[in-house]
Amino acid sequence: MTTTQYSLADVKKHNDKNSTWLVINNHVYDVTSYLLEHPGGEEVLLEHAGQECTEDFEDVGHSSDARELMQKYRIGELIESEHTTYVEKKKNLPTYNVDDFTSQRYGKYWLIPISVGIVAVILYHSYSRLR
Ligand code: HEM
Repeated sequence: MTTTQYSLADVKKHNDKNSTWLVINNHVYDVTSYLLEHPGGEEVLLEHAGQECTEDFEDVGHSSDARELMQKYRIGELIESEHTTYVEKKKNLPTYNVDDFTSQRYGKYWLIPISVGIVAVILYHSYSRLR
C-alpha cells in the first residue's frame, strides 16, 4: 500500500475551517470534520491549521484514545526530506538527593543543643561563683 506524500507547502494551503490539515509526527491529518468534536475545541485546531504541530500536540499529553482516534483522520505522510524528529521535552520533575533532603530538613538544628549546653555551663559557673 502506498501512502500519499505531501509537502509542508501542500499542507499550508489547508489552513482554515473549510479544509483543516495538520502535521503530527510526520503524518498528515485532515481534521476538518473533527473540528466541532474535538474536546480541546476547534479554536486550537484552527490555530495550528496548515502547520506542523507535533510539539503542541504532545505538550497537551493526548491520551492513547486520542492517538487511536486520530488514525481516522490520517490522509498521508510528509515527504521524507521534510521529516522532523520530535524529542520529548524533559519534564521538570523535582529530583531529590537524600543528603540534600536531610540537610534541608535538619539544617543547622545541631546548633540548638550545643547552644543550650554552652548557656547551661555559663549559668552554672556564674551561679557557683555567687555562692
Ligand atoms: C488529529 C488530531 C487530534 C485529535 C484526534 C485530538 C483528540 C483529542 C482528544 C480525544 C482530546 C480529549 C483528551 C484526550 O483524550 O487526550 C483532546 C484534548 C485536547 N486537545 Fe486534541 N486532538 C488532536 C489535535 C490537537 C492539536 C493539534 C492540539 C493543539 C495543541 C490539540 C489540543 C488539545 C487540547 C488543548 C485539549 C484539551 C486538553 C484538556 O482539556 O486537558 N489537539 N484532543
